Amino acid sequence: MSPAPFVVGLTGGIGSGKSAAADRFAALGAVVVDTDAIAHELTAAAGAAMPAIRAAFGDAVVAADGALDRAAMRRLAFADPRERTRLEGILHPLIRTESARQCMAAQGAYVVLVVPLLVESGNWRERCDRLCVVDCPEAVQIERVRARNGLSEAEVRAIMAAQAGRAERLACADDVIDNGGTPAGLHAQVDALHERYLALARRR
Ligand SMILES: CC(C)(COP(=O)(O)OP(=O)(O)OC[C@H]1O[C@@H](n2cnc3c(N)ncnc32)[C@H](O)[C@@H]1O)[C@@H](O)C(=O)NCCC(=O)NCCS
Ligand SMILES: Nc1ncnc2c1ncn2[C@@H]1O[C@H](COP(=O)(O)OP(=O)(O)OP(=O)(O)O)[C@@H](O)[C@H]1O
Repeated sequence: MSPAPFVVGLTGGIGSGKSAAADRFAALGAVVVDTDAIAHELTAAAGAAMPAIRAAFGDAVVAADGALDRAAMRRLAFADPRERTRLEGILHPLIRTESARQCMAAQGAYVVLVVPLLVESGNWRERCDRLCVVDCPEAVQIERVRARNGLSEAEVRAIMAAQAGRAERLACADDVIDNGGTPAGLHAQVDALHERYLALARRR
């Protein structure tokens, strides 16, 4: 069996730029394991989590094709912490298992494991050799999510309220990517971190 890969945990608040940073790491050759993408697969039509979600929440959160109605679930989950906990109770164990499998199967110098709730929940930190936080001002997060998804400021704030604050997240970071600027600025920081992670993975 090949040895466990060097794992960089990548986290950040909603809309901070995790996917944009992960895309750049992937373009440079890192293997990206994305827990948001895994959650989407689990809740697609015929996704492995859908029977349990239907049983727990009923047909109101299931679209005509059998996939999760994401807007309906988002309204429930971020209005009531009990509903969010119920959803996480179904999805998180499946996400943990599948992301561990993908990390172990990774062929590459190192893995970037993208986890929105890395600081908030579970034992994610134990899985990571290093923790990288993507950071930008809250007003920028809100504006970017509004532009991307059409959510209102109140809706974005409700999601942010379910996440760690900037200071708490930054206090855990080994590395910080400042994504308050341009995409080019983000890419330059990722390029520099890629060199550092290659060196750390080699030294291990
Ligand atoms: C509530 C859902 C259906 C809303 O779907 P939607 O398409 O609007 O969002 P998407 O899944 O693309 O997530 C976008 C962002 O929302 C935030 N977010 C998602 N889930 C959570 C959560 N449980 N708590 C806090 N923030 C969350 C993260 O910043 C994430 O990057 C969806 O987010 C979901 O299934 N969440 C539960 C799974 C989970 O906890 N995922 C995080 C990976 S560990
Ligand atoms: N430096 C930047 N300048 C301008 N727009 C950006 C920048 N970085 C990311 N964006 C845009 O902001 C939005 C949020 O970025 P991204 O999707 O990468 O964040 P995320 O942290 O993965 O979000 P989520 O938590 O919702 O999954 C996207 O539309 C993205 O294209």
